[in-house]
Amino acid sequence: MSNSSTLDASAQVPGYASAHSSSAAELASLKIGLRAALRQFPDFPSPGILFEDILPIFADPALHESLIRSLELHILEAYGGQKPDVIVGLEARGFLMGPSLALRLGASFVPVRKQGKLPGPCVTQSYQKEYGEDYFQMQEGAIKPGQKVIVVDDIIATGGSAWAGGEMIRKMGGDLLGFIFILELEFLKGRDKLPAPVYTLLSGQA
Ligand SMILES: O=P(O)(O)OC[C@H]1O[C@H](OP(=O)(O)OP(=O)(O)O)[C@H](O)[C@@H]1O
Ligand SMILES: Nc1ncnc2[nH]cnc12
Repeated sequence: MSNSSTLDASAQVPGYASAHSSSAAELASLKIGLRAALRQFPDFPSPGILFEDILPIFADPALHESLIRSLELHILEAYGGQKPDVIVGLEARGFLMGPSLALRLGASFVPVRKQGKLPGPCVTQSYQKEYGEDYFQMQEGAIKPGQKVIVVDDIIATGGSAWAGGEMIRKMGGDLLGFIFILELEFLKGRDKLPAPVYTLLSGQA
């Protein structure tokens, strides 16, 4: 498998424990700045929805760097040292961090798009989300059987979008290592729908 490698060689060497705790401290400090940047908009895009806006993170290069570094630190520590072959980003906000995270990790980036946007034969999956029904697509063959895949997006609400992405990856024979989000709307219990470990960087609406 291209790009697959193990990272736990560091576990064999003296000093690993202190390296581990220093990355935990780095992660904790990065999260404080990221959390403070988020904005909320009541009743968008429809009444009753409290919309979480992550765009201020990308407006500030230091916060943008903090975000990508935080996600990289998580991936290097999690998944038993397995590195992903592919980062899959969900349209549209998963495209904001997916490609730069993939580049950091030496992984491929593959998009999941809304129906009708991708050329050529596609895999299609319908899904329900917090405010409606939609269809996602991936190009056939975008994931090779056995490739290790991580799905990224900004927010998990009902979990419908991430579930649909996971389904298409499963149909193509991918090995789902996990799902990563900036924020979780915990009260919607979206993570219960997902078939692989879920990591959210920041705590969200409980
Ligand atoms: O867990 P769920 O209930 O599926 O909701 C989460 C999804 O909803 C939002 O995207 P949206 O579909 O609004 O599209 P956009 O990113 O293109 O604006 C968000 O960026 C996630 O992709
Ligand atoms: N409350 C919310 N804020 C931002 N994006 C969302 N996607 C689904 N629910 C959302």
